[in-house]
Amino acid sequence: MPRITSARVIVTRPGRNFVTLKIETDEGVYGLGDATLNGRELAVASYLTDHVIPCLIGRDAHSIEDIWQYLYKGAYWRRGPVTMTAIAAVDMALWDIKGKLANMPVYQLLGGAAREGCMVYGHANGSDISETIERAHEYLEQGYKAVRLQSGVPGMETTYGVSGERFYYEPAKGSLPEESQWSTSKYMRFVPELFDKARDALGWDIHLLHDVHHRLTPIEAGRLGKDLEPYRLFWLEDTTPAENQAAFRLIRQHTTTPLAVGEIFNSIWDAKQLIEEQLIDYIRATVVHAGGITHLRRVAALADLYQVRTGCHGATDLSPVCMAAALHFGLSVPNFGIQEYMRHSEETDAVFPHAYSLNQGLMHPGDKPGLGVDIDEVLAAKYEYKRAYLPVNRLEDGTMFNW
Ligand SMILES: O=C(O)C(=O)C[C@H](O)[C@H](O)CO
Ligand SMILES: [Mg+2]
Repeated sequence: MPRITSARVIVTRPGRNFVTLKIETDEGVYGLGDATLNGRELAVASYLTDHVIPCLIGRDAHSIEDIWQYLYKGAYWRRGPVTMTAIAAVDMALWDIKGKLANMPVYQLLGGAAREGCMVYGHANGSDISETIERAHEYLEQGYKAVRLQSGVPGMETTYGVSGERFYYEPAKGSLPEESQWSTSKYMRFVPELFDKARDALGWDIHLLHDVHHRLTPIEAGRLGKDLEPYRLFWLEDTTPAENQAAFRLIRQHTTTPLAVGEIFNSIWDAKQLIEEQLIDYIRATVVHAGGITHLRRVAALADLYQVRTGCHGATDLSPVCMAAALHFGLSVPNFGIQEYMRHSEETDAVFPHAYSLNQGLMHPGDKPGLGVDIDEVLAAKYEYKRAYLPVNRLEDGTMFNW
């Protein structure tokens, strides 16, 4: 039995902050887990170092399920993003260890490949419609089968998802939260025009997606979904905050545009009603924030009963370790839908060498034993942590709103 001999948290900032858990065993094999919670990184680092790691030493690294239950039930305080991210990091690292000891990539341990690769979507964003479409063309040329479109909205100074960066969007920047402004009416008038022009320019062979980022009320979401129906979106994401799962009944009654929700979910309980009442089409919970591969498989199994497919979150704040875990999960799960892929910077990729690859819009986790990601600790040590907050959002009259 491989015993856990030590575990430690590595915090590094190769372009952006990442928290990584490294678990070592007496068999000389180690595993890595992503523990990054954007804007609240050190809370998870402390949760792991101060409260979880002491309980891991001496345990059988093969007992993934038992350790998961021990950390979840044993904390007494269940769920929540900090707890579930910490548990996820342990879970990923243990799957990594199990794969290395079995000399198999993790997807083989999860049942084997259920498809050739995981379809991913890239991010096309621009300050206006023509720039957004131009960038979408670049994805098409690279063989992507799906692309998310976000464009600057006339009359609004900043818009969620739009940045100067060509291929990724990095919202966690400020040493204090930056303030942005929001106008529902300007946004609602504009989005159908974006997709109208996009379909004209890009045709119908590419899947188009859009993220509302929690900014509408249910009835506004129903209206937007209806207005976008002619453009046949792959999905419309996070139309309204999802604490109230029943609110999606109202949206569902008004539109056939497919709905995706769940990047901020951290357990099956956040999605239970949405899935069981078939109020959504894609569940976006991901490995790092939703309790690891072990818990996400449970979410996917429930979703499969109701024809809800997976569409895991994959922005740059999810480290390459999480990206690899998501791909092993996605390759093996029966109801895979799509995976978000906002590529990392070169600095990030250098700190986290990885086996996953992209080919013609499909990603594969690679066949290295375990997750197939490593960390260059010498390089990681050169990048010091710097506090970085996500923005906050206000309505034009100053009212605090959802970002
Ligand atoms: O990628 C997405 O769909 C997002 O909404 C990105 C989030 O804003 C980001 O990951 C927050 O940390
Ligand atoms: Mg999103």
